[in-house]
Amino acid sequence: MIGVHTVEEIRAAEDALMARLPDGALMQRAVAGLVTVCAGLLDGVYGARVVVLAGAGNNGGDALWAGARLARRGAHADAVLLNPDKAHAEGLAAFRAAGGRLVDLGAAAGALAAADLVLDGILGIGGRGGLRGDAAELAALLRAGRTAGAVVAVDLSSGVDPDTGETPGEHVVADHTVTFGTGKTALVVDPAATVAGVVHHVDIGLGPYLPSPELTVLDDADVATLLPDPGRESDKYSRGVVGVLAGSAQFPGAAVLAVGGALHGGAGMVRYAGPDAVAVEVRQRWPEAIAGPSPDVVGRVQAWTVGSGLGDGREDDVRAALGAGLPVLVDADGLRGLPERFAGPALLTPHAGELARLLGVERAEVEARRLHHARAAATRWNAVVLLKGSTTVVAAPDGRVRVNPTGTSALAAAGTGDVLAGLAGSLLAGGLSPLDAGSVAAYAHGLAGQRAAAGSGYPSAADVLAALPGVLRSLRGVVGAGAVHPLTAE
Ligand SMILES: NC(=O)C1=CN([C@@H]2O[C@H](COP(=O)(O)OP(=O)(O)OC[C@H]3O[C@@H](n4cnc5c(N)ncnc54)[C@H](O)[C@@H]3O)[C@@H](O)[C@H]2O)[C@@H](O)CC1
Ligand SMILES: [K+]
Repeated sequence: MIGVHTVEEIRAAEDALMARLPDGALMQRAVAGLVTVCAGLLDGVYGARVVVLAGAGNNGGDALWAGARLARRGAHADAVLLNPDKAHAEGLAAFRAAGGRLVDLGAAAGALAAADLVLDGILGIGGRGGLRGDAAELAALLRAGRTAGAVVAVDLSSGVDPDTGETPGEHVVADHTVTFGTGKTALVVDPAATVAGVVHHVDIGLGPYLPSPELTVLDDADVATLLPDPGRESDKYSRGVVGVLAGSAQFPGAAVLAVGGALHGGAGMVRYAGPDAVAVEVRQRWPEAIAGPSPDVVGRVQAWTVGSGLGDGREDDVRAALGAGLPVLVDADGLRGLPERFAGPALLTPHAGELARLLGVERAEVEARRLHHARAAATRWNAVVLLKGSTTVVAAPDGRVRVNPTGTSALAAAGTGDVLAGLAGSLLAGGLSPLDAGSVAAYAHGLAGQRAAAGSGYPSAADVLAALPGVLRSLRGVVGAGAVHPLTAE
């Protein structure tokens, strides 16, 4: 599991740790990790052209120290100082002593064009509000591909907002980020996460001084632990029965996919509630599913999945399922029938457009502030909100958030959301909390998308569904914390 901390928490931990260490020791730990990654990216440090972009703070200090160490190993190091009067004094002195040269802004474009590696040390966790002036121009040059070299962000891409993952203005687009001490929201939540590139974590010893994180990123071992484990004594009822209220004459496939997702999620039985014509299609594909016309008559379940492809005119059925006093997952058309607030366990799975409509804001506003809006909806409806998209965010009303690391653009295909809804509903029926069910389902669904894409390039929802059993089997085989799973090692 990767924990993500706020700037305030990081600063408090740094202060506590620095009080026990000689001056500058913490920065040197960070720099050592940074230089190791940079050296690994270069095809030999000797003779490589390195350009350091250094702002006025400690982030610039890190970059200048790293430039100094690379220069000592034979690199040609140039530095562009954004605020020469306030540049980090020790870092700058070390850089010059190592033979590094200062380049003025007028010559920066030429230096960047020739660089093998660019170190972005303009702003770190002290940055707020996007880049301005000269820094903005340099970032725009990098974004326009004006360097062939790798762009390595120090701690995070300059100009992104550390604690929200928002990009309020001009910012650096990095190929790699070397981050210190712990994760930051900007490294995992879009739109900022997209411009972090590959993230490398450097341990600087903050761990004992950091609180338990509110925002986490699960890994294979976490998911393996959370997946329901049907014991020897289990029967189809004790494994959980999930009801699926989905699909319509217009969208019968949604029912087939949601029931398929539910069948793979470990529930002992799936009861499908819907019109006969759709039920026939469901049972043709999944003979093991039980079907009935409505939630009231289909039989007892332990959780409901409601809404995928439901269309209009099923308001009474939605009310019946949501009013049954059971854990519920609400997707797609079901989201139009939400109660004022949920009293019991609930998991909502909107995409950005659906969340925008729920909250009465523009879709672009949700895309720009994904974490903020997922959290706002979680509080508003007292439900866990799984906001689908480039980085799926699962936000609980108690403030906890899980960000899914397995997402892939391969999942941007019709019907994949129906599979996810069925799978997560099945996990709810198996006894998982909405936060666990949502984050585990998103994780496995993402891996299934990756696997399906490896097979067909542009997988359909049916391909993703077909990949799920193998993914879940592999995940269940992961034993013990920290185990490396073959799927993520691929
Ligand atoms: N505190 C420590 O012990 C350590 C800090 N480290 C580095 O220090 C960084 C934090 O350093 P700082 O606190 O000095 O802050 P930064 O270097 O991130 O920012 C410097 C200053 O820039 C100004 N600023 C904010 N937004 C701006 C904007 N949009 N445009 C222009 N200027 C803006 C602020 O006054 C801010 O304090 C971390 O990201 C990390 O790279 C690491 O060396 C590890 C150890
Ligand atoms: K930076």
